Amino acid sequence: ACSSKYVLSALHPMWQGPLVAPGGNRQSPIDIRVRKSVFDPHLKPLTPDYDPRTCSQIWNNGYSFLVEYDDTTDKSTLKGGPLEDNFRLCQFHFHWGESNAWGSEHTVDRRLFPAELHMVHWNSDKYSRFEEAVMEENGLAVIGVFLKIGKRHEGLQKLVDVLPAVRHKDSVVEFTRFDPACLLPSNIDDYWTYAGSLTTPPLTEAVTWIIMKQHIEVSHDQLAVFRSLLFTSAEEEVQKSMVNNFRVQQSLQGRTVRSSFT
Ligand SMILES: COc1cccc(CN2CCc3cc(OS(N)(=O)=O)c(OC)cc3C2)c1
Ligand SMILES: [Zn+2]
Repeated sequence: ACSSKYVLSALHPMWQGPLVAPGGNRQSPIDIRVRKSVFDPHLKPLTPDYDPRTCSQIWNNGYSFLVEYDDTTDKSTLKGGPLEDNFRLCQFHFHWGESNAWGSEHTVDRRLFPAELHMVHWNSDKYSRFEEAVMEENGLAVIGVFLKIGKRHEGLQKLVDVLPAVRHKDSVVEFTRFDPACLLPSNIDDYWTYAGSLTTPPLTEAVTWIIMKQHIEVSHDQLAVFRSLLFTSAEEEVQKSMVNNFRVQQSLQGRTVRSSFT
């Protein structure tokens, strides 16, 4: 798995923490200006190949809840798209708002979504573990999917049902046989891609971002359960609702956002 609770808890609360990484010129998230994105005909279709049996646990790391995958073998992988190498899925998580009016980290022509899914992968052709890849340029690939409020997402419900068990920071529960592919939109051929960073500590500029054009739908009630989570651990006197766990947007600084579609 690719978690390291000691690294992150030392930096809490990050939302008041580093707004821009020192010397960062490829920080995330950003606003995707559709008309400024450049169609790249060489971008290939994305080929995720996930094995639900590698799903291991879900935990509240004090910023979001992470669904972690066993990344000790090449069982759940991502290839193609803008990627030259093979990448291994290590975890997925979400960012959301306190209201349905905002919550996503990326925006499309300033349009905000109530939430955003991130599927985090690391380059297993070049590195032997996540901790190594996280410090390297293009060591990581993160798929971003926007969430909209609409019909209930049947695949997501298994995850929603277990969230009360990880209500407090640092709580962990076993979570198995979850196929992350069920959270991808039906069309994964249309995406934007750009060179960026993690949006939570260590904020390293290691990420090839792949943002899906098509969103997925979840119900209002499903998203409400996300908001029942807490930033704080069970011992803390003042409990803080886990909402608005998104980073402020960063400047593009001359970067080009490519699109796989016209
Ligand atoms: C050297 O720093 C680390 C080494 C190993 C694991 C970690 C934990 N970290 C990895 C990256 C990451 C990235 C996360 O968000 S994001 N938007 O993909 O940057 C995140 O959101 C809750 C959590 C984590 C967990 C940090
Ligand atoms: Zn994220």
